[in-house]
Amino acid sequence: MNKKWFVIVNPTSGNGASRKKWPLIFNELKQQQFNFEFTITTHKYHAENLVQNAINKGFKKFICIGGDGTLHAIVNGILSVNTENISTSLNNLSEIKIGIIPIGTGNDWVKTYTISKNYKEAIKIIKAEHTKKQDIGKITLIPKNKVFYFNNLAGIGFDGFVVNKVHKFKNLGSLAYLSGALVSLFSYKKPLLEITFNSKVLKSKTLLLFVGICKYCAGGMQLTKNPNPTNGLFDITFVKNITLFQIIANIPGLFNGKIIEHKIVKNYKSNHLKIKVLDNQETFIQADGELIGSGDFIVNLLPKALSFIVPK
Ligand SMILES: Nc1ncnc2c1ncn2[C@@H]1O[C@H](COP(=O)(O)OP(=O)(O)OP(=O)(O)O)[C@@H](O)[C@H]1O
Repeated sequence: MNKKWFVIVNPTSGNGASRKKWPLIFNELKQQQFNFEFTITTHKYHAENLVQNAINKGFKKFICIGGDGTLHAIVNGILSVNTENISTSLNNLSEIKIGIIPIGTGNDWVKTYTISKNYKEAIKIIKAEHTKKQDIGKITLIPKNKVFYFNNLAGIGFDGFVVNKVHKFKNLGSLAYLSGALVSLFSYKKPLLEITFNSKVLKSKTLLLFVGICKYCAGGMQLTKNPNPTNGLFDITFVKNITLFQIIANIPGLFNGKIIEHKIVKNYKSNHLKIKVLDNQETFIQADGELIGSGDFIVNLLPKALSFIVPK
């Protein structure tokens, strides 16, 4: 078994902040006595292959240096591994430990666990190796049967459309998502969706549907009611429509969670959903802030499927 850490650095995350901070982080890891190998990613989703190769070599401990997209790629890399080929010292993928040094734009997943954005503090947390097993979402795109996993939140509709636009606003940091949302409201056309869960069917023009595991998304917004990352249920938010005026009037509510109490927002809990697009509107599905596809899909919850290193 390999006791070393495998460190993955996305040099583009946080608008290039990872690239700048990496030499400092490298020194701090040495200072805090970490035994590690590292790779700097060279392209999108590179982290997935890196993780899989590392697991095949026997690595069981990973450090993610990047934002939510980098963590998403690592999660997808681990859960897509062919368990028949991996070393015998690993009985279950949830034995793998994932630590994160958050250097992204939104850094939304770490907010649920209050992992510090100060890299020295984040490294101390990783050093303590206190883990928490967390639920993971599994999205299967129909009809391609393509699978994606998410550890924070997935959404269809307006927010996928916004994610598509956000890269233009990344230099605005955490306000990037809000800026993207305001600009997108003018051009977004709502698809007619059939959303099935708990033997309930919602058939409606839909502005957005969130399927949440953790609490924050889109640069610190709280758009799910009371998600619990370990209770085996998604926290679902459904919004038929919202006007530009309502968004602007509720901007504080987007960040402090009060928006969820608004009458336009419906909240549900389930561990399985099926989403069908009934018209020809293009749909956008985002998972952890990454655009993953469009069209019909199902979402299943994998209870406590991965172990993350979090503060005690
Ligand atoms: N070398 C690379 N070149 C270009 N893109 C990369 C590279 N390595 C990783 N990526 C991709 O960069 C994207 C952005 O990374 P990430 O989400 O971690 O940072 P961010 O967008 O700044 O932060 P956040 O998601 O927290 O807002 C991800 O889709 C990731 O797969």
